[in-house]
Amino acid sequence: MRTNKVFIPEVFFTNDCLTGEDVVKSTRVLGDLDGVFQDKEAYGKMNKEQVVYHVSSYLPVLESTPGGLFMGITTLYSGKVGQEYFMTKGHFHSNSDRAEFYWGVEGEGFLILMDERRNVWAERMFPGSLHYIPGKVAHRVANTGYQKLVFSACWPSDAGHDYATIADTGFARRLVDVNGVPTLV
Ligand SMILES: O=P(O)(O)OC[C@H]1O[C@H](O)[C@H](O)[C@@H](O)[C@@H]1O
Ligand SMILES: [Fe+2]
Repeated sequence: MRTNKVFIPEVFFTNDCLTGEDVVKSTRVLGDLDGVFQDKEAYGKMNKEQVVYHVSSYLPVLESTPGGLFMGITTLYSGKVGQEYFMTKGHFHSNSDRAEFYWGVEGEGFLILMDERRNVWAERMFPGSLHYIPGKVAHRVANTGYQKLVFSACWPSDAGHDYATIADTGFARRLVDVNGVPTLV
């Protein structure tokens, strides 16, 4: 008998049964997100140790296994750098045609998407919201609420993460607070 994996966030993060080699936990602090936010002055004044998000990934097969799936759960804290909401780094997939599901678990925010022609759009995330991210579409999540935003994801184990394209050219639009309203600019 094997112990079940349970993806309720609190269980996923704390249960000792989930510390096996196939569960990888990572944390991104503000210092890991240098160059991500537009307001360099506001970013410069903030504590670089501040946690922006945690990711727990369940990797039941080896990376690059054709046909395999990975699953992750991300907790993205509430905050802003200047007027821009805390967000994930964002990425394309290295195997660019690989798709992914995201779904909202807790809190509120937006999934920001950008295709290869740099068209940007956003989908509102909330508990139970489901998002199909087609291949060749970059994706990042912003927390626009006052509580933590928790979302989960399922992606092919041979998708890989391409962060370099976003690091070089960014997203064509940003989600910022304009008079209290999340707005793509
Ligand atoms: O990788 P980031 O762009 O920082 O996003 C954070 C994470 O969000 C989700 O959990 C994805 O499934 C992960 O693959 C990703 O690593
Ligand atoms: Fe992805």
